[in-house]
Amino acid sequence: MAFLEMNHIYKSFGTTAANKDVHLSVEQGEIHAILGENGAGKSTLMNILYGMYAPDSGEILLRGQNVRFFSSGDAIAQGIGMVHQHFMLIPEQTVIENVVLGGAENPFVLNLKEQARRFTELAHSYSMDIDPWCRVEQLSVGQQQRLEILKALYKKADLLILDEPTAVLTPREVQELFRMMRQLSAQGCTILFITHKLPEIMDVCTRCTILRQGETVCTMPITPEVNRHDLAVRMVGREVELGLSKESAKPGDPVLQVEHLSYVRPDGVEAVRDVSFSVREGEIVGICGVDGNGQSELIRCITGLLRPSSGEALVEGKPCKSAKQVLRQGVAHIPEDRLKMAVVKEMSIGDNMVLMHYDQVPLCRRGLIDWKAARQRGSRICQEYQVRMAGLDQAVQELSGGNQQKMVVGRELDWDPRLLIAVHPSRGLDIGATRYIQNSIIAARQRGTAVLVVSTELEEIMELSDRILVIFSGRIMADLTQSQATRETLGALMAGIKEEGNHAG
Ligand SMILES: Nc1ncnc2c1ncn2[C@@H]1O[C@H](COP(=O)(O)OP(=O)(O)OP(=O)(O)O)[C@@H](O)[C@H]1O
Repeated sequence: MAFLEMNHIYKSFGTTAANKDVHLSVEQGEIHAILGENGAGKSTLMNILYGMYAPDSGEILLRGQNVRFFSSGDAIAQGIGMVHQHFMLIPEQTVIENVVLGGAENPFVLNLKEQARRFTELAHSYSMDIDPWCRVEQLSVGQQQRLEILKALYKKADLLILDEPTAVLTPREVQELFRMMRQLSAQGCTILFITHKLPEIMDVCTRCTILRQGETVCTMPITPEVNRHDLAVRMVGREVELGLSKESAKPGDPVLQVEHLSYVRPDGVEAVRDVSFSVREGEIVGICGVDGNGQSELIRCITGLLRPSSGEALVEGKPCKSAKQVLRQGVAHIPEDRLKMAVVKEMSIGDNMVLMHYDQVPLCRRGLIDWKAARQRGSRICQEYQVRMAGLDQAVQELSGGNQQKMVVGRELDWDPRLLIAVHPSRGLDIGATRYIQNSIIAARQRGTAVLVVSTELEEIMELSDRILVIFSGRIMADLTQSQATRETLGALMAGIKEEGNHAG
């Protein structure tokens, strides 16, 4: 008897069939991957299992019992926990307040001290040291993620759904998460793991189920013989091009110049320290570093969202004073948080496609938006970037995460910008879309765009960049050519270890 079975699951949203006769069978203690392209229906299936959506039809058998969930509370009561792509924690509250939220045994007599003691004991059993009284916003992204898992375990979950848990983690944090997952699995906890990163599946999963366009393709064991290409073909249903075509760079004049830029946060911490570098036309410069080492503040200073404490950033000789002025100078920005910074999620895809350039020719004539032209452009970009949607009038929040990202990347690249600032450009994208977007960035560079890429993915930085800057504790630790950058060198520099021969920028 399987630990979990989902049979004949159907779920539609209007005319979009997100799940069509899906089957899933999982054994106890397994780490089981759910694979599929962007929009294949993975999150929908998991949201059904977690009681957030009711299926149109189909059955769920858990520990051999037929179960029906009307809310996530019902699923939690049956031992199911879910860690979403976007954390569900309240940053201003303490760790323990977040842990007990909505799950207090007796809401009238809440003994937080006792709960904090029990929570600390649980955390220690997974070799985690989290202060239950510290505010969640003070935790690193990796710690917040493991807190989400601990929160589910505290509520006695023995089936965990992890929806793209590694998308925002550094390589080291990924290894810590995997260690925790293996320990949980050895203790009999069953884990459903959604990821687009195929090497991770090889590393930590025992079996996988592949979905394609809402349907189950197969369930198969992950053995050393299985390769990335095999999995990709099964996901997409045809041959996929996994290569990058990149000619050598022919850099021209500098487009972006950052000169002795420092930024001190309101809490007094110097987040960016005397940073200087330039990006020339026709060149891709990559910034790699562990999240939280000043990249966010640096990019905000360049895009005019923050004012540097000293020094400056110049685009074609002009200081980056405001976001609007930077935009007018032909700077495109794929920001780190697409939902907060790139789109208005309640608005339609068509409306989001005109954001940033709604007041410029050819979208705007005599002060009015030419909606016909705007819609034609929106449709063309969505088609080119294969955004899976019901139509331009669909709200952005109804798109799958990867399709939201494709839409933003397409919108920003379509203007042939002078400077493209791309932060985690392939975050949440499937393997085919990742390659498509990386090739589009390279094509923009061939047309003369200066590109600044920020990523925590070493592979992406190493493949895309002509030059690589490593940032640590707000400083540029090294400025390397593509051929100088090895995983080991970058890894050491990202941890603040400087070897002989690395040149500070
Ligand atoms: N609330 C919703 N309203 C309308 N359509 C939706 C909704 N949620 C999902 N969909 C649609 O259902 C399809 C499957 O989406 P889902 O989020 O399950 O895909 P996914 O495999 O998780 O994708 P990704 O890898 O990009 O996260 C998509 O076409 C999406 O637009």
